[in-house]
Amino acid sequence: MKAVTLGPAGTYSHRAANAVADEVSFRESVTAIVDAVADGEFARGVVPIENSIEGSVTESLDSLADREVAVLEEIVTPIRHALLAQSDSFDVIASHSQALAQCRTYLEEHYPDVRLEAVASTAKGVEHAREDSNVAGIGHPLDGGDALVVVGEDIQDRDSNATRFLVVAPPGERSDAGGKTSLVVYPNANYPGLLLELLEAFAERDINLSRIESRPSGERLGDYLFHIDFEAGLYEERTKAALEDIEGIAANGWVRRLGSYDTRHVLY
Ligand SMILES: O=C(O)C(=O)Cc1ccccc1
Repeated sequence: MKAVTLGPAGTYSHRAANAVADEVSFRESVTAIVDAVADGEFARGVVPIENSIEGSVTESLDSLADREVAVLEEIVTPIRHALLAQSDSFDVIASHSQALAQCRTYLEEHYPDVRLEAVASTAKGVEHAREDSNVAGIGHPLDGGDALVVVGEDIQDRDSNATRFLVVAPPGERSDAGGKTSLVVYPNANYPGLLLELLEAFAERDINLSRIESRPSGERLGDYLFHIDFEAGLYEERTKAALEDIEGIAANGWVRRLGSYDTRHVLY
């Protein structure tokens, strides 16, 4: 099975992708990963979607709303960051924006004068550190290999730091089976109680929402679409009934069923 994920090799996404595929290729953005899967280039894609400290990876949410893919599984992994460099002297720390944000307190306390540089992934920052003694990277402790030393370990601001990744596939593989379901709903409407009506469709059937997030639709200021995750499968009668209501509310817009799936916990 061929999967595509955020590269270069050594990212947290790569480690998650190893759990679902024996051959992993890389792209330098989440959008490029979702595009490659939607276009049928790869059977699987693995994208980071949400972190327990920093929240959503908005680029992932937006590409799931823009392109037709199915979600087959979610992978939850703990994230423990290390600061990796050629020595303990450097002027720049390069990493993924989420990693920099997850280590904000540590960085302010220990490196107040060092310049922070957001790059495409943690492994990209570590690659810079390998090439340039003036640069440190933040990433998985094993990503430095023999070339770099671990200058700081477990530098994330909270001990409990976990990231959710989604495993995506071409739309024909969407499943109705699984304990969780993800939808994207674009009501294309704006009236008092709209969101309440959306929520009532689930509450009335005793379906627990695990997440709801609004994103700008891109159509006009103040116009939103909603990413909704809930704890029931599309195969269930109560889900079918809720979806009928949701589709009625979004009659002028659209509802995308990303699919039903289960959660896998991966440690590495
Ligand atoms: O850059 C990476 O390694 C990624 O896979 C994205 C990411 C960044 C920070 C925490 C979890 C995932």
